[in-house]
Amino acid sequence: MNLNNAHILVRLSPSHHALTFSWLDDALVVTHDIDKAKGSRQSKSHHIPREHVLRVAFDSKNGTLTVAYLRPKKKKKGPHLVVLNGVVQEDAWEATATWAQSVMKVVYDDNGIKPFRRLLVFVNPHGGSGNGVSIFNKIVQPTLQAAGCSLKVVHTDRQGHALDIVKTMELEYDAIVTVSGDGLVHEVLNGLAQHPTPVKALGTPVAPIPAGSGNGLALNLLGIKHGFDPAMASLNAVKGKPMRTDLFSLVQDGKRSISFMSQSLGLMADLDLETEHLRWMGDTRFMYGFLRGVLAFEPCPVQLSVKIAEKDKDKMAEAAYARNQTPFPSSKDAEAGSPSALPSLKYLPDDEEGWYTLEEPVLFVYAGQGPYVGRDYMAFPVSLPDDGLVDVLAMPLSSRKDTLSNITTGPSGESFWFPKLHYFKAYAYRVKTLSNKGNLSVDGERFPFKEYQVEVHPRLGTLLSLHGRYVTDFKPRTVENLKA
Ligand SMILES: Nc1ncnc2c1ncn2[C@@H]1O[C@H](COP(=O)(O)OP(=O)(O)OP(=O)(O)O)[C@@H](O)[C@H]1O
Repeated sequence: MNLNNAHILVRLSPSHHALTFSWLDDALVVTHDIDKAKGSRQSKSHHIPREHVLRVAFDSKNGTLTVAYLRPKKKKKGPHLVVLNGVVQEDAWEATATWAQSVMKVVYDDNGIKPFRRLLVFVNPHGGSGNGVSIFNKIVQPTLQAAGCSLKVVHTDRQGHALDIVKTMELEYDAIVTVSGDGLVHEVLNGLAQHPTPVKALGTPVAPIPAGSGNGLALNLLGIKHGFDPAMASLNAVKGKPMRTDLFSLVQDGKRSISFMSQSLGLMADLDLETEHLRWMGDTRFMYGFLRGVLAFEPCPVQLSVKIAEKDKDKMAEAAYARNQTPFPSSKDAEAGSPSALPSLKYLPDDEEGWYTLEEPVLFVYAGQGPYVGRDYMAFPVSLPDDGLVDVLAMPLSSRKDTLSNITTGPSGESFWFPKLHYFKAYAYRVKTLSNKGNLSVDGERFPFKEYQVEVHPRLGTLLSLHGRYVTDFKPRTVENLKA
C-alpha cells in the first residue's frame, strides 16, 4: 500500500469530532475536523514523526482503530502520550486494516525494530527523591502498554533484589528496563555478569528510565535535553536499538565487579557519597557537595597508574567526533570467548611494564565512559561506547579558582581542554590508596576505599539507544579543518 495516498477517517464517538489519519514525509498526520458553533467547521493538523509513533492497530471485530504516539509538548517540555480510539465506517475496514499494517511496517520492521517487546521492568521506590513508582505509574507503564509491549514488573524491595532475579533468570526478554538511577543499572549488569551464561546474558539490552538523582546513563543515551524525560526514555525502551557498550572489570581484594559508567575518588566521590542524606534535593545535592569540597580543598590520597592508549587531547576529540558521525556502526558483539565465563583478566596487579604513574598531588580522579556524569558535568566529552578504552582524568591540586572556573564550563565539556587537567584513554588503570580515609564511588555506589584495578572489556554489554551513539555535540578544536 502506498501510505502517502491513503486517508483514514475515524469518528471518535457520536458526540465527538472526526479525525483523519494520513502519512506524509515520514510522519503521521493527524487532522482534527472540528464542528464549530453555528455550523462552521475547522480542520487542525499535527505531524507526528515516525520515531514517535508507538502503535497503530485495527480491530476488525468492531471496526475500531487505535493510534498511539508521543506528541511533542509546546515550548521546551518533552512529549506526552496520546492514545486515540475511534470507529471506522464499515466500507473502509479493509483499507484501514492494510493501512495500519503498512504503518507498523514503516515504524518498526523497516527500521529493524521488533514491535511488542517483552520487557522486564524493575522499579526502585527509593531511587532519587523517591518518585520512581509515580513516574512508572503515570508515564512509563502507560507508554509501554500503549506500544503493545508485554511487561513483567518487579518493585524492588531491597538493595540486591534486581541482581538476584537477573542472575538466575531465563534469557527470554527483549530488554530490561530500570526505573531508578545508575545504581540499579549497576545492579542489573552485575546480575547479568553472574548469570551461568554471562556473555549471552549481557546481550540482553538495558534501558534506563531516569528516576534517580544523577541519571548519567539516561543523559548519555538521550542527551541533555531529554535525559531526565521519562517519556523519551520509555520511547527508547520501545524503539531503541541494541547498542554494544564496553564494560569494565573492577578488581578489589581479589573480588571482581562490573562497572558500566564511572569510578570516582576524592572530591568527585565525596560530593556524591557524602550528600546521600540530601536526596530530597534531587541532583542539586551534587553542586552543594562540589562547593563544599572546593572550600575544603583536600588532596585525594591516592596514587594513579595508567596503561595509556592515547594522551593527545586533539586526537581523542577528532576520533570521538568521527565516530559520532556514524551512528550504529556495524559493531561486532563481545570478543569471542566462552559464553559461560566472563572474559579473562589481562592485566595483573603486579605487572609494571608500560604503566605510567602520575606523581602530582590531585584533587580528584574520575574514570569511566559516557560524556555526562550528571546534568552539571560532562566529564568525558570524548568518551565512546565501544572504543575498548576507559577515559581517565585527574585534576591536579592547583587552586580553588582553577577548579571553580572549570566547573562553570562543566555541562559543555570545555573543562576537557583545561591544560592542567590530565586526561588519558587507557586499556586499564590502577589506584593505590595512601590513607585509609576517603571515598570511592563506582557507578554512584559506595565501594571500600582500598586499592583496585580496572580493565576494559570491549562491547561486552548492551544498551538500548535511539541514536546509536552517546548524545553530545562536543566538537574538536579542529572541527572546521575536519569539515574542509
Ligand atoms: N527497595 C529498595 N530499598 C533500598 N534500596 C534499594 C531498593 N531497590 C533498589 N535499591 C538500591 O538503591 C540504590 C540507589 O538507587 P539508584 O542509584 O538507582 O538511584 P540514585 O542513587 O538516586 O540515582 P543515581 O545513581 O542516578 O544518582 C541502588 O544501590 C539500588 O540497588
